[in-house]
Amino acid sequence: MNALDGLDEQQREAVTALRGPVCVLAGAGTGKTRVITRRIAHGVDTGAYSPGRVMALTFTSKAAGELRGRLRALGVEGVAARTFHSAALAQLNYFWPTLAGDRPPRSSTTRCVCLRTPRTALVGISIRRRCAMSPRTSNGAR
Ligand SMILES: Nc1ncnc2c1ncn2[C@@H]1O[C@H](COP(=O)(O)OP(=O)(O)OP(=O)(O)O)[C@@H](O)[C@H]1O
Repeated sequence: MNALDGLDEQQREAVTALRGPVCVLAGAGTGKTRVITRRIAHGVDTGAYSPGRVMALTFTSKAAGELRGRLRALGVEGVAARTFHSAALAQLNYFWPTLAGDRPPRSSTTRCVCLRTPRTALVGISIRRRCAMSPRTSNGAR
């Protein structure tokens, strides 16, 4: 299936805007997921996007699964589709040894830190280490 098939005029406009940020404000069930997945598929099809450099983020595991399923149905392989928290945790685990010099804490202790964006979480790590705070949170609360 072509990534542009079955799109209305506004969806098509968003899907074909491959460069730069696009903000889609639309209600529940109006086709936002369709736009996101088709935009990724169109970008990959046209060579504008390299799949390994695309990440689709959403709030819930269910929505992340929906993104993965739809991308697969569109024949798109290699694009990461995750929740914000899962992506942040992956980055935390990846960068932790370099920035903190030891192994990442267990997931039960990283959970609080990872409720923030990756950038903020990494800032949280360095603050925590400087202040020798409890690993339970990055803001010092116990
Ligand atoms: N242009 C379209 N033509 C026909 N069906 C469409 C179109 N756009 C979306 N749909 C259908 O409408 C339904 C909702 O679409 P989609 O899941 O993409 O919306 P959403 O805004 O992401 O929903 P939610 O807010 O629940 O996450 C799906 O079944 C989708 O296939």
